[in-house]
Amino acid sequence: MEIGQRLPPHSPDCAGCGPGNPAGLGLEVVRTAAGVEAVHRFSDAQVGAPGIAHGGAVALAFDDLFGFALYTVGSLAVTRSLTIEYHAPFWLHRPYTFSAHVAQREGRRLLLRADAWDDAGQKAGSAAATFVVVSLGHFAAGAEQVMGRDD
Ligand SMILES: CCCCCCCCCC(=O)SCCNC(=O)CCNC(=O)[C@H](O)C(C)(C)COP(=O)(O)OP(=O)(O)OC[C@H]1O[C@@H](n2cnc3c(N)ncnc32)[C@H](O)[C@@H]1OP(=O)(O)O
Repeated sequence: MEIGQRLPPHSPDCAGCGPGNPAGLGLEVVRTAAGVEAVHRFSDAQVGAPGIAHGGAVALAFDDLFGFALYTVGSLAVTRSLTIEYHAPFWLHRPYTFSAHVAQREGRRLLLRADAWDDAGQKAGSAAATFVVVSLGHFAAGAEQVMGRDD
C-alpha cells in the first residue's frame, strides 16, 4: 500500500464505505504515512439535532475508519469497544478530516486511535477502540446467512 492510495471498501454494501449502500456514509479512505484518512461531509440522511450529524453516524465513521487502519497491520479484527469524544458539533455538509492509526498491539488486542478535524483546523472529535484479531471463520456464519436469504 502506497501513501495516498485509495483503499478498497470492506464490502460493496458496507454501511461505512460501501459504494452500493445508499443509506451508508460512502467513506473514501486513503493510506497516509501514519495510518489512514478520510474527508467526509455528513448529509441530511445522518441528521440528529437540526443541522448537526447524529452522534451514532459520527461513531460509524470512526469505527469504519478503524476497520481501514487494520489494512496497515495486515490483521483481520473486529471492534470490541469504541469510545468517542465529541468535542464540537459535526455540522452537516461541512468537510471533516478523519484520521486513524493502530497505536499498539498486545496479543490479539489492537488499540486504535483517531481524530476528526473541521475545515478550520479545530478538533471536532476523537476516538479510541479496542479491536480483537479474529480468523476468517469469524465472518463465515454471516456470509452463509446472506447467501441463503431469499427476501
Ligand atoms: C472483512 C473486513 C473486516 C473488517 C470490517 C471492519 C468494519 C468496522 C468494524 C466493525 O464494525 S466490527 C463489527 C462489530 N463488532 C463485533 O461484531 C464484534 C463482536 N464481538 C465478538 O465477536 C467477540 O467478542 C470477539 C471476537 C471480539 C472476542 O471474542 P473472543 O472470544 O474471540 O475473545 P475474548 O473475549 O477471549 O478476548 C480476546 C482478547 O481480547 C481481550 N479483550 C476483550 N475485550 C477487551 C476490551 N474491551 N478491552 C481490552 N481487551 C479486551 C481479552 O482480554 C483477550 O485478550 P488475550 O487474548 O490477551 O487473553
